[in-house]
Formats: sequence, C-alpha cells, structure tokens
Amino acid sequence: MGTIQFSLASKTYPGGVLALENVDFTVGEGEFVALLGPSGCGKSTLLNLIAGFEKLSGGQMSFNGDAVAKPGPDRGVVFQEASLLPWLNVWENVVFGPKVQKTPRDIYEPRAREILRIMGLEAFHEALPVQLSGGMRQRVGIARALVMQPKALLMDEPFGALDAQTRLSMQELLLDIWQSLKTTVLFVTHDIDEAILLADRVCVMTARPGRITREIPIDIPRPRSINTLTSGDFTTYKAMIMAEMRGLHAQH
Ligand SMILES: Nc1ncnc2c1ncn2[C@@H]1O[C@H](COP(=O)(O)OP(=O)(O)OP(=O)(O)O)[C@@H](O)[C@H]1O
Repeated sequence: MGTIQFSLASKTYPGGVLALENVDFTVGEGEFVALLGPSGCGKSTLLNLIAGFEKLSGGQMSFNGDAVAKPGPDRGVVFQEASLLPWLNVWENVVFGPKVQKTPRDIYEPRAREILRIMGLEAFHEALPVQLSGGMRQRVGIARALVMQPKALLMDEPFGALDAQTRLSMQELLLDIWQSLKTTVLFVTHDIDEAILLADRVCVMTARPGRITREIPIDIPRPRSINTLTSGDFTTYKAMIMAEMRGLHAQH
C-alpha cells in the first residue's frame, strides 16, 4: 500500500503555463523518493497532484492503483511551514484530524501520545504553536500527518525554512521514523545533500516543461545518519548529481 504512479502526466495551469509534460514516475510501496530540481521545475506541482489538490491536464496518475480525485487521509502532506491551528495547543492540533474523521477517542489518544513521544514533544502538549521554535512546529506538523496513519507522506521542502543545525536533526529524526514505519515518502527538495542522505532514489527534474531527466538509486547502506554526509559513497553520488544538474542548466 502507498504506491504512487504517474503515466504520461501533464499539467497546464490556467494562463497556459506548462508545468509538467509527459511525466512517467513511480514510487513503490515503502520507498523513499526525493524529487530534486531547481525552483519552478514542477516539483510542488507533482506533489500537489498526487495529494489531490490539483487536477491533471493529461495522462494518468494513481495512488494504490486508484485514480486520484481529491485529498484523503491516506496521503499525509507536510509543507515548509507547518500548517498548525494557532489557537489550539500541540495536543489539540495533533488530535484535530482524527476527531474530524470521527475516530474513536480510545483509538486516537494512545496513538497521538505515542507519536508525540517519538517526535520528542512529550513535554509540550499544552504549548501553543507560537511558543515553539520552527523545528518544533515542524515536528508537530509531521505528528499531525502521522497520527492519521497515512499510507504515504508527501513532503514539500519540509525543512527548507529551518537553520542548518535544526535541519540536520530533523533529517535524522525523519530517517528514524521512516526506518520504523516504512511509510512511502515522496520528498521534494532543491538540496542535493538532503536528497542523497534521505532517499532510496533521487529523481532529478528539469524545468520548462517539467520532466524527470534521471533517476538515481542511492545505494548507501541504512541506517544512515549525518555521518553519511562525509562518506566516500556520498561524495560520489553528490558529484554525479551535480554534474547532471549542471548539464541540464547548460541546456537551458
Ligand atoms: N497556481 C498556479 N498557476 C499558474 N502557474 C503556476 C501555479 N503554480 C505553479 N505555477 C507555475 O508552474 C511551474 C512549476 O511550479 P512548481 O511550484 O511546481 O515548481 P517547484 O519546482 O516546486 O518550485 P519551488 O522549488 O520554487 O517550489 C512554475 O513555472 C510556476 O510558476
């Protein structure tokens, strides 16, 4: 469960911007795939399509084999800014989704407690979003997605607004979570290091029109940590991807 499939997918926005053209792209069950590319190449468009926020203009896409018509709790979405309700505390933010879904309290309460423990937010149930750091707010955002037990996590530059140190610790936390949950992850980033550190496969995108030009399996053993960033394998992948992106840039 959790497979994502695009086949000859195209997206033209009103006004005629061709954001994606003939994209063939698959994410397998439990796979961690990073979409990497410069600003404006269509990464967010691809993610918003499978999330059900946007409609395809041509081709097909499916989630678990079913055509995607609208957003659903089987796809958890995490954006750069955690979308928290500012008037609710951490606990209330996390249980908001299950309550709306009418999940019984005796089911969602232990689940929310466990997720907040994993996210290191045990002591912050009562805190309001405004009282938290950016990294902590983002941890609440991820907890809100996970509490719905999604089959896939769709993450759009989730650590893009964080300082370098916080970003590294969030990357390690995500690696830990994924290692135990094995949820399918589609992760949008323009950071090469982040893509290699996290993903099983890095898909490089180019702009105008958005297309995936190369898919690079990352054969670095897991569990990975920030030490991975200084390994020989890592440097080899980085050089390969930088060369690919430089080549693409030269063509435009
Ligand atoms: N709602 C919209 N209406 C019109 N054009 C849009 C819309 N959303 C995105 N675009 C255009 O589609 C193209 C792809 O945008 P998209 O946001 O998917 O790229 P991206 O790779 O995610 O960029 P970034 O890294 O800056 O978020 C861009 O040229 C953008 O201007």
